[in-house]
Amino acid sequence: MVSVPFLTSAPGKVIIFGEHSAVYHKPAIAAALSLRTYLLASRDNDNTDTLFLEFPDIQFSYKWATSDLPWHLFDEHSRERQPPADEELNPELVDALNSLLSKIDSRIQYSAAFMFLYLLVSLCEEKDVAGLTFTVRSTLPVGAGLGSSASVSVCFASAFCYLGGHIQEPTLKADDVTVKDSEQCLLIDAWALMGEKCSHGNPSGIDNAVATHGGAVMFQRMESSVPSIRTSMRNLPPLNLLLTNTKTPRSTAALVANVSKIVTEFPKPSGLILETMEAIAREAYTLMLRPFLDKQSKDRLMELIRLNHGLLVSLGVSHPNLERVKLWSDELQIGQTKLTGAGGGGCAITLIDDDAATPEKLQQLEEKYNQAGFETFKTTLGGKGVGLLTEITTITSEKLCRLHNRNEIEAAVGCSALPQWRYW
Ligand SMILES: Nc1ncnc2c1ncn2[C@@H]1O[C@H](COP(=O)(O)OP(=O)(O)OP(=O)(O)O)[C@@H](O)[C@H]1O
Ligand SMILES: C[C@@](O)(CCO)CC(=O)[O-]
Ligand SMILES: [Mg+2]
Repeated sequence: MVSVPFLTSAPGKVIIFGEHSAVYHKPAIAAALSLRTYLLASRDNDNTDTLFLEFPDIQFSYKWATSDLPWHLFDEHSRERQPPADEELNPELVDALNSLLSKIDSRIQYSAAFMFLYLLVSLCEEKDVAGLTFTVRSTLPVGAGLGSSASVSVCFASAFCYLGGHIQEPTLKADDVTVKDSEQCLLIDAWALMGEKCSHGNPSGIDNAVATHGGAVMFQRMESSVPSIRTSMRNLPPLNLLLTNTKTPRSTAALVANVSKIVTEFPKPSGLILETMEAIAREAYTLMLRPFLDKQSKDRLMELIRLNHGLLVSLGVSHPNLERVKLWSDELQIGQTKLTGAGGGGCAITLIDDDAATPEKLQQLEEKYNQAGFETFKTTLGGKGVGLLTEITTITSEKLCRLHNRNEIEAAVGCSALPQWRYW
């Protein structure tokens, strides 16, 4: 029996090339961020027949009577360790959860609660979770294109695989570099994809793959029931990337659905756009395999960033605020900018041209962004994947909920604050 409290954690991601084309089985390149989501499983009271959710980042606090959950759909023999080979959601479970979610009218809260319940009932028995409180905090901006949904899904999938006895405690420390993916990581990733399906409908799997395995990858979704291809990119060349959050709300599910309409209604032009996106991602991969980029290679990578963004604009997934980020960085000629993630708002990345971007120009740009209400932040690429912290004495749900910002969360539970984190 797993003891509580414990924390799981998973990183967000930045897609450098290939968002949206990844849904259509084209290769994409993404890297884990040092911004992360944390899930605390704890027993905060003697009440053993209720499940408590505390998701303060989305202003959501909820509870259900544990006995109201559809445990009857799975007896101890039918609860599969692996998700279904066709990677489709279980329709009976989806129907059974609808009634438990019917009072939640916020799209953001609904998709988080749906993802939570779907993975919990799929992976745990009532005895594993009765009376527990699950608290989520993240240093990632919610819904901004940095894989926040996937990091939450990986936190849930790892916690419930652990609570359900499907995986053991991990052993890798933050500085361990392992080449082979553990079976446990593969199981977490597979279930996190199911969680992403609850939130976004038709995920390629790149977001949950990076949130689970960490590092940087070239990822390619294959046809249903054929495992995706995930090629680790171990020695990324140093890239000076500026991350800008336009703070413009949008929904990945809606944006992916809109692209699907264009692909259906304009098959030939959209097909050529997706093929061009594939060629861009493959050329970028070749360039990024080198540990260092000479000026010519860096200039080529910049051009690929510019081309990829232009194609995303043609698919209708940019936004005036993303175009402002690009326009202002173009005017100062400090590098090349593209949207990252599903677009429609959220974040953009700028690959800084170190030869042209003087400190004065960067200062001028950040002032323009700040005046527009955009947030810029520096982050390192290629962070650790999913982790577990069991040696918890002072962290409670109430304390976690009281933390106000990224720095406080990192100071309280981040791996630099608590080196006892272990990784699968
Ligand atoms: N800190 C959080 N607490 C609770 N739920 C969260 C949190 N962060 C994200 N979510 C869930 O994930 C959803 C955002 O997912 P969405 O895919 O739209 O954005 P994203 O993952 O940040 O962007 P992208 O998929 O383009 O990388 C939210 O609506 C919410 O349901
Ligand atoms: C837009 C998309 O390509 C990336 C979202 O971060 C969707 C997906 O691949 O799941
Ligand atoms: Mg998402």
